[in-house]
Amino acid sequence: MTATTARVLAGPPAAEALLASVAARAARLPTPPTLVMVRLGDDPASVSYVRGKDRKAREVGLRSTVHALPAETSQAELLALIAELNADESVNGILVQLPLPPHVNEEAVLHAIDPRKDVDGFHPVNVGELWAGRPTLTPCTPAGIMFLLSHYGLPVARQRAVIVGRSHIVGRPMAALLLNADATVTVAHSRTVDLAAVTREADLLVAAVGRPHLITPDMVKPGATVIDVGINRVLGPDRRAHLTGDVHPDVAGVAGALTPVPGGVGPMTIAQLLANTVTAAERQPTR
Ligand SMILES: NC(=O)C1=CN([C@@H]2O[C@H](COP(=O)(O)OP(=O)(O)OC[C@H]3O[C@@H](n4cnc5c(N)ncnc54)[C@H](OP(=O)(O)O)[C@@H]3O)[C@@H](O)[C@H]2O)C=CC1
Ligand SMILES: Nc1nc(=O)c2c([nH]1)NC[C@@H]1CN(c3ccc(C(=O)N[C@@H](CCC(=O)O)C(=O)O)cc3)C=[N+]21
Repeated sequence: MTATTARVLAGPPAAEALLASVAARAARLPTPPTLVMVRLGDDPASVSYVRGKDRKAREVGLRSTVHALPAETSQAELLALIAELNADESVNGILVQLPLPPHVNEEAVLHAIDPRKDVDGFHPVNVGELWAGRPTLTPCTPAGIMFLLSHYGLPVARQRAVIVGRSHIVGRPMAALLLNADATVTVAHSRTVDLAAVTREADLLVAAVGRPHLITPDMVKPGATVIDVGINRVLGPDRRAHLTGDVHPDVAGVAGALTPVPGGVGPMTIAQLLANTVTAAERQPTR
């Protein structure tokens, strides 16, 4: 018996390729593109993600500032800071790290960011442009996945794509990007009937759920490309916390190609955020 094993779609080499073009584009601008990140409270995952983005930004020649505000910061105070950043011509990109504490209305905050500085692509104007087939600033995780697919030469046009998850930050924009790239797209979610029958149809399967190992080998068409977006913190047999995806490791025996967790989609998300910051800077008038 010959057990096959899926090609590993490593994130870091694809992210480095994207970052090289980010650095080259940044160097052509009269002033370094400037990213401002805002986070409330000190959730360890948020602290570590923002730190990672800040470090990479500097590595590729961007300016980056982090506003670390107390968890008790009021919505009015946060909106006042966003208004200031919107008006500041030296700021090209604004990112407010999610999730926000319960007393802050996420929608109100995301709607307040100037769409031209919305490097997350979460503002309704940018969401609308994406679904109209005129993408401007597009959400970092799905846009990073599109870059990864093209970096590894994997086809999208004419492919049957299934996305599991319909969040505003991953599932929905992923569907729009794949549709714009001529895939035939299905979006599954927690109310989908017979999820396995749906996912087995996929040439390209994207799992963005947040449930460890939800996608098992019986749910995958042999040879399919599987993109694992999930980042789940679980206790290992050694009782230490480690990261695992939404895709069961045995899927490697069925899939044609598979992204690892960690070291798959995560690094693409960060690289794409910096690409969006440069795009925003290129489109903004210089003083
Ligand atoms: N690598 C990266 O860069 C990033 C990773 N992530 C990770 O990706 C995962 C998803 O994140 P996010 O999209 O924000 O999560 P959300 O919790 O916002 O969305 C999860 C989606 O999964 C669906 N779902 C839940 N359970 C099931 C189930 N049993 N069967 C089918 N669908 C189900 C939900 O359905 P319904 O809508 O019906 O509730 C929902 O649409 C998380 O692990 C997160 O940490 C997120 C962002 C970036
Ligand atoms: N406004 C906003 N924009 C976001 O893009 C955003 C957000 N809020 N809130 C949270 C999610 C999650 N997210 C990740 C970024 C990098 C990794 C990443 O680098 N992951 C590494 C591992 C990191 C680790 O070890 O914890 C990897 O997968 O290899 C993961 C997840 C961005 N998000």
